[in-house]
Amino acid sequence: MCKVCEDKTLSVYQSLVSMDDGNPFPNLVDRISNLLGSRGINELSEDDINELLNIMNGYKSKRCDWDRYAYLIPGKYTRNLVDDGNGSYNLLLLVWDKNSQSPIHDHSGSHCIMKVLEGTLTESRYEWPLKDDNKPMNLVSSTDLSKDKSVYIHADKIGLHRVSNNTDTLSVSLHLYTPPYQICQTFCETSGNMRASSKCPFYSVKGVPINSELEENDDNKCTIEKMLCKFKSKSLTKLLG
Ligand SMILES: N[C@@H](CS(=O)O)C(=O)O
Ligand SMILES: [Fe+2]
Repeated sequence: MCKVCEDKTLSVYQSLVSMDDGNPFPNLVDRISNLLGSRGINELSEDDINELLNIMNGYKSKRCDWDRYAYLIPGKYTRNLVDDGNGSYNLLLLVWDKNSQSPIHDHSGSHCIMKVLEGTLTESRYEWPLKDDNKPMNLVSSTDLSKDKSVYIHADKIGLHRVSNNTDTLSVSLHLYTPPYQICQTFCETSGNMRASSKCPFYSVKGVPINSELEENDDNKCTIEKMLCKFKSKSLTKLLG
């Protein structure tokens, strides 16, 4: 195919993709991929971080855009992989049951941008504890993040943190980690002692459950309120006939 035809085909394809149900979520994923996919995973300038924040802030969350990734396990939070950026980042959708929280943790040196997609989450930051100090950890800040708010976190430079859903309904957030990490350190709030190096598991990958806790229970798919969503998605296949 000649270059002109190739460009035309690409632009028709892109307009079909963008027409596909008007779902801007794939567009958000593509923009992140375009920005991070081609660079060394440790190189993130201040401009890159601002650009990523702009991308995240530019997306206005609608449940029907992303609910196929959203799995809930009662009493805890789940980590659902949306995109692995070919190894340069992880984009994760986290579903927080009411009154659930993460342990105080680091991010193994990775950058993190987090956006609330639904509900309200509280992000609390703590000072790094002194070794063998055995004192309660110092809380530096605690911020309530409502729907569509984004925040940049470098847990290791800024301090340690935890995220809590202190509400009586579930909350959902989108987390971008670059470089991706599989293990983090967790800390005991009352003694400041490092508890453990914890594995950070995925519960589903690209909408498919991979964790036995999910497989055992079909009711976990948090699409129960899907019917409330006005915009039913049309797949590209349907659109193309
Ligand atoms: N960093 C946590 C979520 S949050 O509490 O920031 C995780 O990836 O599981
Ligand atoms: Fe975190």
